[in-house]
Amino acid sequence: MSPRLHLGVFFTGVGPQLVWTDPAFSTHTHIDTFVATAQTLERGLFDAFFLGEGLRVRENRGRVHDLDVAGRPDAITQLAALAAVTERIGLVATQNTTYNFPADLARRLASLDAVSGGRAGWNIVTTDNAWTGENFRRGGWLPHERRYERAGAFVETAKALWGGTAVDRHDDLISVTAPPTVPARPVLFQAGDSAGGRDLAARHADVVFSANTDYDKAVAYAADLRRRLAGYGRSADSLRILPGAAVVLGDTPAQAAEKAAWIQREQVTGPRALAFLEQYWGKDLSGYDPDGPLPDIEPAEGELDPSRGTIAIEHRTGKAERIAGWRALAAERKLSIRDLVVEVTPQHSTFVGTPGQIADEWTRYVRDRAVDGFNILPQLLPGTIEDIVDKLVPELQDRGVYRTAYEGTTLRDHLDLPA
Ligand SMILES: Cc1cc2nc3c(=O)[nH]c(=O)nc-3n(C[C@H](O)[C@H](O)[C@H](O)COP(=O)(O)O)c2cc1C
Repeated sequence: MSPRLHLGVFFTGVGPQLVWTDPAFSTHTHIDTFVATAQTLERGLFDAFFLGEGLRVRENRGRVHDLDVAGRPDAITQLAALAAVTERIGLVATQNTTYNFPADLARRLASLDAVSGGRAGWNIVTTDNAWTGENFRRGGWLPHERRYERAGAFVETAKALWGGTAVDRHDDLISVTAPPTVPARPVLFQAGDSAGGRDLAARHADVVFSANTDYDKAVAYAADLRRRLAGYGRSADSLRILPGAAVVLGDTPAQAAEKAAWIQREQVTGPRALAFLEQYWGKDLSGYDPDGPLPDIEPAEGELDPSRGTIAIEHRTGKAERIAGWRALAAERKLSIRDLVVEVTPQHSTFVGTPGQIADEWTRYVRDRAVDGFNILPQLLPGTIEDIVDKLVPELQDRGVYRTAYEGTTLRDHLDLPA
């Protein structure tokens, strides 16, 4: 049997990849958009609809970040609503193990599994920052390595409770005395790319939501993960790998490239461009016009001042040289602040082309077993999903790598995981 591509959509509700500035894409936090998106995905025979989790709106220098004004509605609540208006698609909630509590979260996930008829998934994350913890009584209380230790103990506790075993466990990471909860077996996803994250996936996950999307990185990641799986006595086939993928389709390659460039420009709003530069300058730049020239003041001494979740910073040292280079580039090409940020920040669109081109590329990935599918990160809603379902899915079906009907009813069935 030829390998099969599995598809999910990772819908953040808000976030750096979504375009919201154009009125055509301004309803993406509305429940109607969630319902329409999930139903379209089901028409496209997708495995899963994912929601991200952000428990605190991001800020930059004390100001709420441009893309996070609306915050994110609670994922499990939204997915429970979607369970009522869909029949087959898997419903996956990202929920962190650092600030939640195992007995409570296990019960909420089990409830989602019950109301959806076995379609629930849990995307296990540890959350990569301490400032989220400022929202919680316990605060940002765990360093990276200990977060993964707690995650392991947390998942073991949840699994025991779902399986009908009472848990009485007390140590410095988890303290719980709980009778079994609603019986369930939600599909376990894991997202987090460090060694600790990969080990957690190898021990417990059914699916990894990977950040390794480029072909070479995907091949290396799959090999690494399979080695770790073997270390835990699991077969290579017991885990699905789905990296994130931003897709821009066009009728011609040129049209797709033009659309991708337009999306990137829309993603870099004026406040976002300023927030990006503020991390380098280490100073308040809010008085500068994003469509005007680069700041004429000198940056603060010292290295970078990363903000809370604006455009990611790839290099944490060498800021003086970088700023000098940007000034030279902006002067030479007469770039505004926003032009420059568009120019020097990475593209979010990882697959840009015609449906046929992308179907060929994905077929190669899946035949080489570099991935088991992709988690699509929509940039335009509505729009991206309809295009994928109507234009890309048929190309994948023609190549024999995508289902033509749902064969089962649960998320576990869709992912070809053991019952
Ligand atoms: C593809 C991907 C998606 C993620 N989505 C979320 C999310 O929605 N919410 C969240 O709190 N963390 C998310 N994370 C981050 C996790 O919190 C993760 O634990 C964090 O990256 C730190 O772990 P690491 O050092 O192993 O990468 C995501 C990570 C990856 C790789």
